[in-house]
Amino acid sequence: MTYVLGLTGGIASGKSTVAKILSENGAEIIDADQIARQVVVPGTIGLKQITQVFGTKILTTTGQLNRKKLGEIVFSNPDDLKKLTAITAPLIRRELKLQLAKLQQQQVKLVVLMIPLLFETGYQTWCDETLSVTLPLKLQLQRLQQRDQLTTAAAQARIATQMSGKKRDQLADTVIDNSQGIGALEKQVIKWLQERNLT
Ligand SMILES: CC(C)(COP(=O)(O)OP(=O)(O)OC[C@H]1O[C@@H](n2cnc3c(N)ncnc32)[C@H](O)[C@@H]1O)[C@@H](O)C(=O)NCCC(=O)NCCS
Ligand SMILES: Nc1ncnc2c1ncn2[C@@H]1O[C@H](COP(=O)(O)OP(=O)(O)OP(=O)(O)O)[C@@H](O)[C@H]1O
Repeated sequence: MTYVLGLTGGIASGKSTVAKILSENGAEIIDADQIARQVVVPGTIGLKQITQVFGTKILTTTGQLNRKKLGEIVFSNPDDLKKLTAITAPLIRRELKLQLAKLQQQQVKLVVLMIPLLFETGYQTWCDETLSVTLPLKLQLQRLQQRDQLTTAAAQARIATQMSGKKRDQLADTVIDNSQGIGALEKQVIKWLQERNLT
């Protein structure tokens, strides 16, 4: 039986860092952000629909999706973000389902569904357990700005489009704190694996 872990957390909370530790310990990772990229490559229905809604201004000169530009638009306008999510969410869901079924068929011990909007989109029903990676807002802002070179206002706007950390942590079965160093994070993840006999 495959154990399905839903891994979530706010933007720049440390989901990918936790996923890397889990992967190094044998887990298979399905990354919704990566799938979100696959479903909008040139030639896909996803990119066609996005262009119909947002115009060709969101394309690069080579016809790829200009993610930076689209990000600037949708993260400063909730209606636009809704329109984008309405296009991408069903495409992501279909691909996630296929990838999960394949890994379950291979009887992989631990599959991690890494999904930023896990609770917002109802994926908890697919999971045996949900885990939220959390950290204080101030630190989240700092790490986000540092990683993505965003102004404070732009970083705040991105955080504001998502569910609050408090609400996410309340909904999750397990919460992992990422306010300390990578070593402390790793310790918690290994403990989580050991407690479930998943190492
Ligand atoms: C707006 C886009 C083009 C910006 O691309 P960019 O490369 O700059 O960011 P990336 O995709 O790596 O996402 C970074 C983080 O932004 C946050 N984020 C992404 N999409 C959303 C969304 N619809 N609502 C709230 N937060 C989001 C997540 O925390 C994510 O981890 C991109 O995020 C996108 O296509 N989003 C829609 C797809 C989606 O809904 N993804 C979430 C999967 S559950
Ligand atoms: N414990 C830590 N100490 C210091 N920096 C960290 C720690 N954990 C993560 N980081 C850094 O914080 C940033 C965000 O981490 P990460 O990319 O794992 O977050 P994420 O939740 O996957 O982000 P996103 O939602 O945008 O996909 C990265 O630059 C990462 O290197």
